[in-house]
Amino acid sequence: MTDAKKQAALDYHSQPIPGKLSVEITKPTSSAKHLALAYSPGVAEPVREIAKDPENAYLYTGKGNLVAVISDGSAILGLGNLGALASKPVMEGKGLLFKRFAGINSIDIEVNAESPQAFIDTVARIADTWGGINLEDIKAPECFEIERALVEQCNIPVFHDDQHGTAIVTAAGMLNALDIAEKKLEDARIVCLGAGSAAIACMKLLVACGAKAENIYMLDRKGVIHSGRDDLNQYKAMFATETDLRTLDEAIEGADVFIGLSGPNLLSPEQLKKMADNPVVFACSNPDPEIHPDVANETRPDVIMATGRSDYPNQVNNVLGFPFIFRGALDVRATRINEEMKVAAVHALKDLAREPVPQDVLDAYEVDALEFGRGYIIPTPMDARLLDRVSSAVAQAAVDTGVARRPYPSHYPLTRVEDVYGG
Ligand SMILES: O=C([O-])CC(=O)C(=O)O
Ligand SMILES: [Mg+2]
Repeated sequence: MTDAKKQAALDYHSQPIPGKLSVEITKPTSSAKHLALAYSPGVAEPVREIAKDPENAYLYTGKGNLVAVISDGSAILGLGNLGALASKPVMEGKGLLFKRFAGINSIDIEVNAESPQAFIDTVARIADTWGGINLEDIKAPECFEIERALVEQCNIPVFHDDQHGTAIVTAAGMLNALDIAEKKLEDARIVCLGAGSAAIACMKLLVACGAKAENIYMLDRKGVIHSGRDDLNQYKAMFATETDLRTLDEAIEGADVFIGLSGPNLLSPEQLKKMADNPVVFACSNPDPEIHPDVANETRPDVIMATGRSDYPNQVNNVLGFPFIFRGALDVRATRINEEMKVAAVHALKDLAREPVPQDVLDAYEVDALEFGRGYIIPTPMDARLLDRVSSAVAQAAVDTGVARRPYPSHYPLTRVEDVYGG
C-alpha cells in the first residue's frame, strides 16, 4: 500500500471516534418508569422467566441476534501470530460486516490463552450468552481441536470462519471459474500453497464437491506434502500424495488451479507461466496476495484471477459467507452449522453469480457492467441479494437436516437488513 493509503486506513479507524463499532439501546429510556422496567425492579421478571426456561433468553434478551467474534490473535489474516490485542481491528471489522450485511449484532473478544485448552475453557464458559460463536484467525493445527471441542460442548453454532467461510466461498468461486475455463473439478490438477486452517478446509470441501484428492498438491513451508514425509500432523497427512514432486516450481508445471492461502508474493510470474491454459489463480492471502493481480494479468492474459481484496475483481473472501450463514442459522435456531448447510451456501453463491447484476451493485463498484465470466466469477459483497439467497439456503438446509429448533422463518425472504427481526 502507498503511504497515503496506509494513512487513510489509520484515519478510518481513529476518526471521528476510535474503532468501528458501538452499542445502541433498543428501548425507550426517557423516564423513571422506563428505568423501572429496564432495570430494578422490572428486570427481575425476565430473570425469573429465563431461570425457569433458558429458551426465554431468546425472547427477553439480545441473545438470538448476537454473535461473539473470538480470536487469540495467533494467525491474524496472513500477517501471522501478532497476539490477541492486535487482532482487535479485524474482529471489530467482522462485527461491522455482520451488522452491515446481515443485521447481526456482534461483540469481539480477544483471548490471551496460554494453551488451546485454556482458550476452549474460556469460550465454553461464556458460550450461553450468544446466539452463535464465530472463531477467527486462530492458527492451525490448534484451531481444529478448539473448534471440535467447542462444537461438542456448545448448543449453539460454533464456526471457524477461516476454515469454513473461506472454503465455502472458494468452492463457489472455483466451480464457476472452472466452468468458465471449460474444465471439470474432477479432472483439475490443483496446487494449494499453504497448509493452515483455510487451506485444509478448502481442500476438504473441494474434495466433497468432486475434486480428486490424488490431483491435489498441498505445500507447506517445507514444500510438497508427500507420503514420504514423517513431519506431518494428522491434518496435513490427509493430503499427503504419492509423488516425486518436491517444490512449488515442480508442482505448478501444468497445474489447472493455484490456490494460495499462505503469504505475500510466493507465486512468481515464471511459475504462473508454467500453468496449463486458462489457469485459475486464487491468491487469497490477506492483505497481500501470493501474486498481485496486475502482475498475474500481465503475465497470463488467459488467467482467471481472484484475491481476497475488496479493491480488485473476483473477491474470494469469507465476507461472502459468514454474515449470511449465521443469519440463516440464527433464524432457525440451529444447534450447529453442518456440512449440508455449508454446501447449500456454496450453491447459493455459485448460482447468484450467474444472474444479471442489479444497478446498485454496479454503482457501488463504479462499473458499467458485471457479467458472469473471467472478471466476475462470484457475487460482490455489496450485493444485497446475498442476504436472501445465502441465508434462506442455509436455513432450509438446517431445517431439512434436523438441526433447526425453529421452523423455516415466516418472514423470509429477507430483502433488507432492517427486516431481520420480522414484521
Ligand atoms: O479478514 C479477511 O479479509 C479474511 C480473513 O478472514 C482472513 O484473511 O483471515
Ligand atoms: Mg480470518
